[in-house]
Amino acid sequence: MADDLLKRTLEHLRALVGFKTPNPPREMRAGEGIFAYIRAELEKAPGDFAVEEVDLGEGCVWLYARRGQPELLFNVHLDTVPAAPDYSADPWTLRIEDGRAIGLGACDIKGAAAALLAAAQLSEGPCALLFTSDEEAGQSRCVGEFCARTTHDYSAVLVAEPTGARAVLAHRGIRTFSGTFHGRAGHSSGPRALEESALHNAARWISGAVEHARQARDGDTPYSANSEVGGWEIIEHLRGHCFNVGVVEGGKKPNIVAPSAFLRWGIRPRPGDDPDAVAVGFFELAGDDAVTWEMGFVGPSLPADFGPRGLDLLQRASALCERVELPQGAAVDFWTEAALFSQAGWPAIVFGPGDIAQAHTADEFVALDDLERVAHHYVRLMASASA
Ligand SMILES: CC(=O)N[C@@H](CCCNC(N)=O)C(=O)O
Ligand SMILES: [Co+2]
Repeated sequence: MADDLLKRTLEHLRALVGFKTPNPPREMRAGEGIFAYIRAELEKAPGDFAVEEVDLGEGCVWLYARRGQPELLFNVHLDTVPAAPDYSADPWTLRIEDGRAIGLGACDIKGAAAALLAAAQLSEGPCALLFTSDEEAGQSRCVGEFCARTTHDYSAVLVAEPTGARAVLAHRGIRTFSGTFHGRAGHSSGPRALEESALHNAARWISGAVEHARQARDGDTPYSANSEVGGWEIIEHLRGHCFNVGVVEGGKKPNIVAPSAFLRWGIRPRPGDDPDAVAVGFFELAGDDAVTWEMGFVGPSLPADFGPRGLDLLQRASALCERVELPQGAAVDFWTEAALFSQAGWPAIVFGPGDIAQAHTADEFVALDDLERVAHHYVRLMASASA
């Protein structure tokens, strides 16, 4: 069965990677493509999976499958980032080389989805699986709506993301913004270009913001309040705001003063940081320059609350990991939808194969060792999940 599990996982991974599910553009629909594959494979699994597909439109689709009365809900997303341009071979054809499975989504997070499918087929115990389609971009409507609608209760939710086969119980939140700097068009021979170019203003803001972020990261920004309560030690190493400008657009020609400049940027507040205050700290660096800020995506941290409620969820998640013998890891900097389950009141654990450093890159891969280790844990959890 050991050999079978990895073999079966890789067969599913080959099929899942072959489905083009980039987000954007998020073109998935219920009943088709990757969802039809998953439904057909679950029909072959022992026991009777009750399967429900919900299509919220705009490529937001979930497939929810349940066998028996499980204690744990597994969640995994099926969308990937768009293929990076510098893949050395077809991104949608799985390659297995040097102990790695390589292909778009292999690490983030179709390797885990494949392992979950294989585990469901090679176990007979109670099992609940939620496959979603809008994690990589959009508003995470699938998980949000699922939490609002479901009548089933679980002791905890296990969200698959690349954690190197460690159970992660805490991570940062996320906020993205766009900013439009306003200037005045004109001939670049005039001296006012230095003050009135929207691009110059945006560049000044970026350089100030990078410096501000560097100071927050390298300076001492320890927790003040709740970390003294105990139980929060796993987040104490997180420093700074993970500021990043991902998009800069604007201007037409070297000799025209740019009338506007557009930026997209983000921050990742730690559990316990005040996200509004962190954001304002960046907004204010624009000084008197004219700029319009707009908020993009907002995700809470994990746990979603830094008070007694969050601590309770964290401790319940940790107790569960101990009971089911999942190795625990440190808090991470990336964001996952576990935060939304936490916000809805469930203890949430992030656990999956692969290293986040491989996610969103060209020739993305998951190590076969990791994949197999995690698949074994999934089988074990499905066998004992009602314990
Ligand atoms: C695991 C991972 O890559 N998570 C993404 C989550 C993106 C959030 N969604 C969004 N619409 O911006 C991250 O950047 O941490
Ligand atoms: Co991702």
